[in-house]
Amino acid sequence: MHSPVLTKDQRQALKIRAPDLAAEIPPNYPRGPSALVRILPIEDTSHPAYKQAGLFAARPILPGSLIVPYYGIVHPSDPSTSSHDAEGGREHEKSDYDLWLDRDANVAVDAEKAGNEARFVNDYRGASARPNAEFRECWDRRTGEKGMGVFALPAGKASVKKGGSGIKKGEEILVSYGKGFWEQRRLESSETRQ
Ligand SMILES: C[S@@+](CC[C@H](N)C(=O)[O-])C[C@H]1O[C@@H](n2cnc3c(N)ncnc32)[C@H](O)[C@@H]1O
Repeated sequence: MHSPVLTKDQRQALKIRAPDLAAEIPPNYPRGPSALVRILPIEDTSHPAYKQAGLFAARPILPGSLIVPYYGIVHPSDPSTSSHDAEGGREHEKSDYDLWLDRDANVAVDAEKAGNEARFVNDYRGASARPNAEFRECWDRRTGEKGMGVFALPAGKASVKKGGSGIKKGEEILVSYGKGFWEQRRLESSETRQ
């Protein structure tokens, strides 16, 4: 879903496919809940997201394959200018569900208020030794636009070390949010303590 304040240039930028953008959401990708995953409560008391929810594989998932597209509100993300929402606020700035879609064009996708199962993917830190999946930019063949997806880590020597050997049924799907996410988190919590 596009934010109404996305500019014409930003809409145009989303329609340009970089030659190296190989990952795709296929044109026949089914609508509705995915049969590949389940959203489940985290009941393991040692899990850092205990009492929250997480995303789990409902079937074995092949290395490198699309698990679920990442849906959300596609919005401008330049805090100095156009990130204001229709009411004049900055609703996406503090979201824990916001991912870059096109940094050059200042476009991000935020699943905090509108999204699908992908918004329940947790970070691997404290939950597992390594991630088994990743957020990956892709080309959405249904819309002819850039998109974001959760993909199983690809197979391959380096990738197997990182967890890229496919995902077993029942396993939690875990990505890396990146160090930046947690640094920002620490910064915000130290600011609120002061
Ligand atoms: C995109 S949401 C993931 C879904 C979330 N667990 C839920 O039930 O809505 C991101 C939030 O999940 C929590 N989370 C995810 N991975 C975590 C981890 N490894 N350690 C601590 N909290 C985590 C944090 O609260 C974070 O802000």
